[in-house]
Amino acid sequence: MPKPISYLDKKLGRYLGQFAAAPHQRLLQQIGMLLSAVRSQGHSCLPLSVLDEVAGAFELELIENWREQWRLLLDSEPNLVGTGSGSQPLQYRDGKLYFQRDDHAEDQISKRLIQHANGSRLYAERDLESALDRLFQGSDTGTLGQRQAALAAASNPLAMILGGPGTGKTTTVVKLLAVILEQALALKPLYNILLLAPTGKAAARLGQSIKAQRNGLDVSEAIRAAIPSSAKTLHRALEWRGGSFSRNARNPLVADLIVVDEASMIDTRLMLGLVEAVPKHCQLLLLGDAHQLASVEAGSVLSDLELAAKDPSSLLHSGYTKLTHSYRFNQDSGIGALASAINLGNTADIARIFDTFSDELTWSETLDSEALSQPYYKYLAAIEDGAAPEQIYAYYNEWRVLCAVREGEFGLSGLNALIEIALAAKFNLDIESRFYSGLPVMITQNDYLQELFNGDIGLILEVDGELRAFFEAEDGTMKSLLAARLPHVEKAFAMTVHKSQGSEFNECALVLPERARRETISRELIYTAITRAKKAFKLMGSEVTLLDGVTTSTQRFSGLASRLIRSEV
Ligand SMILES: Nc1ncnc2c1ncn2[C@@H]1O[C@H](COP(=O)(O)OP(=O)(O)OP(=O)(O)O)[C@@H](O)[C@H]1O
Repeated sequence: MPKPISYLDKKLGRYLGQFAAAPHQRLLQQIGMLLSAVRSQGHSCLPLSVLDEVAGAFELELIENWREQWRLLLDSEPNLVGTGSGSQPLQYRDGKLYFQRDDHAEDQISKRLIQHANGSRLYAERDLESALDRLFQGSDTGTLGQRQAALAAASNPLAMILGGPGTGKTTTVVKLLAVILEQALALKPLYNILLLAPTGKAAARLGQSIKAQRNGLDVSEAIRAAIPSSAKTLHRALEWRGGSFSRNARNPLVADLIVVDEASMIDTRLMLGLVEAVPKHCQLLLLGDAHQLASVEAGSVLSDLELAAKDPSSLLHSGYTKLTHSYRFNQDSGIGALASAINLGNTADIARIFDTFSDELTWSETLDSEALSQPYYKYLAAIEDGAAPEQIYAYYNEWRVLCAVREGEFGLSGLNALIEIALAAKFNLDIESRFYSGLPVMITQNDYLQELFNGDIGLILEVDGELRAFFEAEDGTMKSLLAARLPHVEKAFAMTVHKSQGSEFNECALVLPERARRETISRELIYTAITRAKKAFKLMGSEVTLLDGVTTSTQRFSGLASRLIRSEV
């Protein structure tokens, strides 16, 4: 379905066009509009090899002979269009057109990562072997892969351990931290490890998993105590001050090793902030699953990095490992089988997988408010019984309804209203009020003073006659504030798949819209939704929408992977 060019994109195109000489104005306007339009869809640049298709998708008729005109424009407008790394508003390199900021960001990210990857190897393999043998016992393929990943990550200044849910990324990292600490603390008394994630929820999960897993390690008490178990959000660690980060190349982070989880959620700007603030001597380890949805903002950083790292000639190659054996979803798991069929775009097997694993997977073509709301009964009953906030929070996290779009009956607001009404028929919920006991809310705007970040989830509970919002802090404890002091929030019985990244639930449902624009439902979105569920998954949506989504794989235009492969130190 064609998408109209927005008012803002048109305005930007016209603005750029006016600076060109008369014969080039129209083309610059058109190309500027299209660049702005693809940028707002998450692309970092516009390859001119696909300009005809992109113009068609936006129903824009390009001027005749645009290729020839473009060549003339490049020759005669050097103040408007640079050839990469310049200060002109547009940069054209390798056949791709960028806004200056995006070109600069890709340039800096690739240069800094390559410089980092080329840093000195910190530990020799032979020094690591005995610790790895002790910590990675077992000769199954999964464990051997994890041992290999730990070895690669310990010996490279820039490393990536990627893999789907339950492949043991966290398990590997806990052991890796122990191995590195054993080496590092033998050389110097203090070694700083920073654990980071893009969202508060993902940071809390990382901290909790590390805390749980470090107890079982065969290491000394001193090493166990030195393994950190609290993680921060990237924004908090980089000290975001409404417009820029206080941590940067002049004021870098204080760390010897930085581990970043859920790296698929990192957009280009955030990655630039991170790489600028990583000190030269510090090891950087990225964890994530590149098959998940790309970041909300522009860029596809993790999949670009993975694409580059897979190339044996790339400097990123030696630090990269992909874990493929899932300990959570084995061959007999419906969620595992469905997720891998979706990943491969294998539409023929989907219906059979739902039939085979009918205890774990259900699919209804119609919206069922009872099925969406009933799993919240336990959570609301716990509130009525006066249970502790931690317990209530745990029940709330057992179930979630996910949606692909924000608007309409099948979108965020429609589903939240549907579930709310169904729950109010069973429980005493004051759903006419802005806040009421039992309402889950999601923060939609960062509030630095109150340390609340976009995507954080709070539960409104009544305490001594006051409505308070309870949040899980990054260290796993609960913190609360008066509901009236909350910044912008939205209801969170249902949430978008984008916002669910970094979270997991025992069970979840994905509601697909009746008819969707192709770019809103993608293979990555469906895969991300399914892999949020640990035990059972419900799909609500038509076969047409599902199959259309599974066959649409989102590829974002970017030049980062090729810059990383070709980059010279
Ligand atoms: N080598 C192994 N042998 C046995 N069990 C393992 C192994 N590695 C991981 N597991 C178990 O598999 C489960 C998932 O591991 P882990 O949490 O490390 O995976 P993950 O990749 O970090 O998952 P997610 O991305 O969902 O957080 C855990 O219960 C863990 O104990």
